[in-house]
Amino acid sequence: MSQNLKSIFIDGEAGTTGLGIRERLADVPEVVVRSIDPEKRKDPAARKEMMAGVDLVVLCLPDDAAKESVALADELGTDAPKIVDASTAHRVAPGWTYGFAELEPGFAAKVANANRVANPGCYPTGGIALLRPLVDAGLLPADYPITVNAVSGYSGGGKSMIEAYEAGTAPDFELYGLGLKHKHLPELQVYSRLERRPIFVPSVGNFRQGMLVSVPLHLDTLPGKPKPADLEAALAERYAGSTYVSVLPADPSGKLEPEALNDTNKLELRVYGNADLGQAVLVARLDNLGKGASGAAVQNIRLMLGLPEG
Ligand SMILES: NC(=O)C1=CN([C@@H]2O[C@H](COP(=O)(O)OP(=O)(O)OC[C@H]3O[C@@H](n4cnc5c(N)ncnc54)[C@H](OP(=O)(O)O)[C@@H]3O)[C@@H](O)[C@H]2O)C=CC1
Ligand SMILES: CC(=O)N[C@@H](CCC(=O)OP(=O)(O)O)C(=O)O
Repeated sequence: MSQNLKSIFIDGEAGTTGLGIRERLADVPEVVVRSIDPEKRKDPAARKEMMAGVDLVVLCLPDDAAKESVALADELGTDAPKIVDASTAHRVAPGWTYGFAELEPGFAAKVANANRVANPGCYPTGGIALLRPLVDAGLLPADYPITVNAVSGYSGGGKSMIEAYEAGTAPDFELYGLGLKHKHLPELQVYSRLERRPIFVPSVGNFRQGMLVSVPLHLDTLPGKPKPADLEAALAERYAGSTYVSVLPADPSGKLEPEALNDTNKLELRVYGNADLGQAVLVARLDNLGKGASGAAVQNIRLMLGLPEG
């Protein structure tokens, strides 16, 4: 068995995402994680040497450092390992495969065959999962003016935001990204197949992890004036048989909290609506550190290394 183990180097192992991936990989018996001497973790020569000796490297770094790591891997030519990049650097870049296995039918096979996979952002994971099937089904025109609202736990902001919340110096709740240029907009637009740039309003609250992403819709402005049940049926058809994505009935309480899926790789989708009023709100719930980050990364790693689903 041991000679068949796949080896992985997590570049940025001590960060929020890196630690999450490391913890999840501890439950994957087919892999061994090779760690760099902590004092050399930012030394390009030491990182390149680590990359040369493994099957796959996971980049859990700020964007600039992730680009530097890819350049180091490029120098290895045909000896370069497969790469999963958790940063924003390559999500809409040519030559990279977007690591959302549920993006469209057959997409898991594309991830499995890719050498370079960009792990999705947490908010786009929820937004794309809701929007892409409706665009593909013709229920949402590609040029429809979409607004995406979302709330995340503070771990989404990495070490510095975690420190600020845990020191009690951050507000209990705030909107941000109000310059309308959040870094997740390009991937949200491209992989939802929207022709018009969506408006995206993220927010962060005083809870560690968990996320809700919601999209309000005026159904009378859509072609064929669909009912909420039509939207739910299109989502259910897309994700039938999916291990991690489920389409659930709207909660009759009309409420939904963000933390129920913490420490899982699950993504739940619901359509709240009122057919008489012609209005609906699509809602995705996920763990920003799970299906929104480390969980998705490990799902991609399993696919790329030919390992069974977790
Ligand atoms: N937090 C989240 O929910 C998610 C984050 N991401 C992405 O993952 C990446 C990492 O984010 P996150 O884990 O939150 O960030 P953190 O700030 O928690 O961790 C970043 C890690 O990278 C290390 N690092 C920084 N520069 C270098 C370098 N030049 N070479 C080697 N190591 C370096 C840091 O070390 P040190 O602290 O010593 O400087 C730290 O350990 C980002 O691109 C982020 O966008 C993706 C999905 C979700
Ligand atoms: C609360 C918070 O600050 N969240 C982060 C996104 C975290 C995430 O998943 O984005 P990446 O994968 O692109 O890092 C933000 O809005 O920048």
